[in-house]
Amino acid sequence: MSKQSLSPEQKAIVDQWLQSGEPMLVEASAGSGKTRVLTESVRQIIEGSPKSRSKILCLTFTNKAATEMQERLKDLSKVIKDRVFIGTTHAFALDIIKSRRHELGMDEMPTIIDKESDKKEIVSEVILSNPFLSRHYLNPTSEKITKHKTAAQYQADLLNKCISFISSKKQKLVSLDSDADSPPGRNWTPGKISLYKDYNDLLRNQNLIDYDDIILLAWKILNERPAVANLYSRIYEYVLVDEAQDLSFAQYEFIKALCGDKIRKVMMVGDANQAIHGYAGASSKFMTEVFVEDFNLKESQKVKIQYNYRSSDAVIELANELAGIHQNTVKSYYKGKVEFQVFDDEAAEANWIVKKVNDLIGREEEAYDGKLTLDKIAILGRNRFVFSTLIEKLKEDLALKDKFFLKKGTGILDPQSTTMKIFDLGIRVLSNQKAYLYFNQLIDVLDIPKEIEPTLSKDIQDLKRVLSESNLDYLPQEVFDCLIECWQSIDKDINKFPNVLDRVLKASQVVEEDYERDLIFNDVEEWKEAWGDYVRSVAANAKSVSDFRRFLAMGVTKTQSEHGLTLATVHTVKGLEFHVVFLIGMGQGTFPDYRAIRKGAIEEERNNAYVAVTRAKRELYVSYPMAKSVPWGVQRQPKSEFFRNKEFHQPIQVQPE
Ligand SMILES: Nc1ncnc2c1ncn2[C@@H]1O[C@H](COP(=O)(O)OP(=O)(O)OP(=O)(O)O)[C@@H](O)[C@H]1O
Repeated sequence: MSKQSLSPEQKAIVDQWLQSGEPMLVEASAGSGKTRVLTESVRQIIEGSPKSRSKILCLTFTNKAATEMQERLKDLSKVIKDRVFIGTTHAFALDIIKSRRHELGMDEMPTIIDKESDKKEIVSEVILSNPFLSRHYLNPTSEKITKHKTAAQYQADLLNKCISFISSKKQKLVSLDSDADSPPGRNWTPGKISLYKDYNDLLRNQNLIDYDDIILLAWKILNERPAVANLYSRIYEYVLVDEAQDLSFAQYEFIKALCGDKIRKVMMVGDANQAIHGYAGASSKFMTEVFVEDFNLKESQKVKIQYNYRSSDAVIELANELAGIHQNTVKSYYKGKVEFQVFDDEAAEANWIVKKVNDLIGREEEAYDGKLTLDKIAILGRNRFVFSTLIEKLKEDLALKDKFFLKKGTGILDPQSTTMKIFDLGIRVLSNQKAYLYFNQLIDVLDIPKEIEPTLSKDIQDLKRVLSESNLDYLPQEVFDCLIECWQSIDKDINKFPNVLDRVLKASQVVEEDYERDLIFNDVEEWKEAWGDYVRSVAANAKSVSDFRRFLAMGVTKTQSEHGLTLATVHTVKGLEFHVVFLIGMGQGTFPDYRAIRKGAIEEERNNAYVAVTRAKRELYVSYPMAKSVPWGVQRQPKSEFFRNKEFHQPIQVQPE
C-alpha cells in the first residue's frame, strides 16, 4: 500500500505531533483512522529525514495488528527494515532480553513456555516438592473436598489458583530474586512466598521463562540498568503505540521505563470503547489517565478525531448509542442499513442468513464499492459455539458449501498427530537441554518404561535411543528412523527445515492409520507456513533451532485459506472491516456472555459488541434465536440487554431450497 491521504483533522494531528516533538494522546472511535494517523506519521518521519539514523518504535497489541501496520507501509519496506520496529510489545521486550540477557546473569537465551499445561506441570512439581504446600495439596480437609466436590477437583482448582497468583504478581512486576527481596503489598503468606520463589527457581534451572516474564525481565533490565535504558532512548527517537486501550500495567511501565525522561516524541492512539482484554490485566486508564499524568500532557496534547471514515450513518448511529457516545456525528456519505431479526431457533436463524447471503451476493452498488462478493461479508458471533448450526446449513447450501471459513486467531503451533508431537518435543529438547520438562513429555508420548528413564540423557545420540525404547506400536520403524535423521539434520543446519518437513511427509505414507496420516499432513502444512514467516522475520545469519522455537512461542497465524465468506468471533476481527456484517446469537446470556459477572465484565462485553458493530461499513443485520441448544437440552433466551430498546422482527420462516 502506498501513501494514504489524510483528512484535514488527521493531518493537523500528525503536524502538531511532529512539529511540537511532545507526547500526544489520540483518542477516537472505531473507523476514525487512528491506525492511518499512526502509519502516516511514520511515513512522514522517514520521508522528512531520509538520512537520519534515529529509529522509530511502533508497538501494538497483536501480531495481526502489527502485520496490518507493516502492510500499510509496505512501499517503504526497505527503509522500515533498518529504521522501524513494528511489532507487539512482547516481541520488542524479547528483543531486549536477547541482546541484554547477560545483565540478568543469563548465559543462554531461555525457552518460552508456550502451553498452559506445561505451566501446570511445573507448578505441580513446585507444590509437591515443598513440604508445606504439598501437605495442603495432598491432604485437603473434608470441608475443602465438600466445597470443591472431589479431592481431584480441589487439586485442579488449587493449581489454577497458584498459576493465577504467580501471573498476577508478575504482571505487577514483582520479582523476588534475592532473599533480601521482601514482597511488596500485603497478603504474602510464607506459602505464597515459597510458591513464587520456587516456581521462578525451577524455571531458571531449566532455562525457561513464561510469557509474563518477557515484559517483567525486559522492564527489569531497563529499570535496574540506567545505562542500558539510556542507550535505547538514544536509539529510538519516536515511540508510537497503537490500540493503547489494551495496555496492561506491566506493558505500560515497560514503555515508560524505555522512554525515561529522554523520549518525548510519544504518540498513544486508542479507543476506550474497544478495550476487550481486561481479563488479561489490560485497562484503558493507562492511556487515558496514567500516561497523561506521567508525561504531563496538556489539554492541547489530547486530541480526538470526530469523523468516521469506515461506516454508514445507520451503523455509526447504532455504535454511538451502544457506547454512549453523544458527539454530533458528522454525516457520512452513505445512509446504510441496520436491521434486527428474531427467530424461533438457531436453525431458523441460520436458514435466513444463508438465504440472505445468497440474495446479496453479486449485487452491484456504489456502497459496495462495486460488486458485493463473499469476502466483503462477515458473520460475527461472541463465541465459536454460535456458529455450529450455521456451519451445518452452509455446508448444505449448493452455492456456499465450500466458500466460507471460520477465522482462526493467532495461536501456538500445537501438533495434533503423534508423529509431529514427537518431532516437536525432540526439537524442544535439542533447543534447550536443561529443560527436563520436555524430555519427560517425550518419554511419556513414546510410552517408555519408567525404569529406563534415568539411564537416558538429552543429546541427539540419546534421542536415538529414546525412540528405540518406544512402546508405541502404531508408528512404524521407518517413521522413527526418519525423525532421527530429521533431528540430526536440523541440529547441524536449521536451513534444512523445509526439506525435513518433506521427509516427514514422505515417511508418513507408511503409517497405516488414515487418521494419523491426515493429521500429519495438516501439521506439516502449519509448520511450513510458520517456517516461511520465520524466515521472513529474521536475519539470514541469526537463525537457530532455539530462536525458531521462540518465534513459534510468540504465536503464529494458523494456516487456512481465507477466501470467501468470513465467520469469526469478535476477538479475531479487531481492526478489520466488511461491507456487510451479520451479528448473530445476540441473546442475553450469549452476548453478553452469562459468565460476565466480575467488576467491569459487562462493560467489556459491551465493548465487544461495539467492536462487532463497528466492523460494518454499510449494512448490519443483528439477530438471535429465542431457543438455543445447550448440552443439557434447549434453553430459551431473551434479546441481548445491549439492544433492549430495539424492536426485533420475526421474518417469514425460510426453508432451505
Ligand atoms: N482520511 C481518510 N480518507 C479516506 N478513508 C480513510 C481516511 N482515514 C481512514 N480511512 C479509512 O477508514 C477505515 C478505518 O481506518 P483505520 O483502520 O485507520 O481506523 P481505526 O480508527 O484504526 O479503526 P479501528 O479503531 O476500528 O481499528 C479504513 O478503511 C481506512 O482506509
